[in-house]
Amino acid sequence: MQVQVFEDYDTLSRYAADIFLEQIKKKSDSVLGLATGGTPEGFYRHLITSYKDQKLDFSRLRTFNLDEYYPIKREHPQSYWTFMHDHLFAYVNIPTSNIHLPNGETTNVDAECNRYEEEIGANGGVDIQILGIGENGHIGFNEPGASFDSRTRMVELTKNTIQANSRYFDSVEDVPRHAITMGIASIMQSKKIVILAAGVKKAEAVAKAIQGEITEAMPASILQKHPDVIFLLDKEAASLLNHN
Ligand SMILES: N[C@@H]1[C@@H](O)[C@H](O)[C@@H](COP(=O)(O)O)O[C@@H]1O
Repeated sequence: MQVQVFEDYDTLSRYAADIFLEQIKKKSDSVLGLATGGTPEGFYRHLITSYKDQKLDFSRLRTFNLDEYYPIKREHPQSYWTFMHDHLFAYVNIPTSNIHLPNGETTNVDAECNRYEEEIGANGGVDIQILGIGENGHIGFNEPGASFDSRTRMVELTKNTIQANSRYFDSVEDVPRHAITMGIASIMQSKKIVILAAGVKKAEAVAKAIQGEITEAMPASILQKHPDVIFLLDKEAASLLNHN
């Protein structure tokens, strides 16, 4: 596992985008695993800049997002589908048919989850995955206690996550109580993982994920077992790491 600490959020975001650029240079039809949340916004801005500077071509790339609220309409302002369009897809030349997110409108959740897993497999698996981390150590929407063997499925959000994500909604009551998320085992199958964390609110989860016990109580701790993972942190998120 590699860990890199950056002076500021923008440098961290640019570094993450550069890792993706390298991957795409090697394989122009890479399968990108994408994430939502405030943390990757800077990363997406840098990808858009690289596209505008003609350093990046999205026409052959395929993307799979980690998760989507459930139930939620695709066009809902806080759906992850809307987030991805507003922060990336609307600005680059990715064909709509190459974009994949779990369907938050499905009436058959199990079939949707199976379909999503199968589609990732049919595309050859994720080459490179961007991840954020929840304040409680969740990855995707795999909350503490989620099985390390879990695959794409519907999950219930914890109070902590509903509270943390309520900043994007009019009120805490408006936050969906469920989500469809790639499982921990699905995430671990990605060939390369780049995980971002910024701000002091993430410091405890980051320290436990990197230096703590590998336990289902701290979902991100499983990343210690991944053969190719890099943590990109700002100073605040790194502030509780033990340097001995
Ligand atoms: N499902 C997402 C996660 O993928 C994300 O990592 C987390 C942290 O978000 P933020 O980066 O806004 O702190 O929030 C959500 O719950």
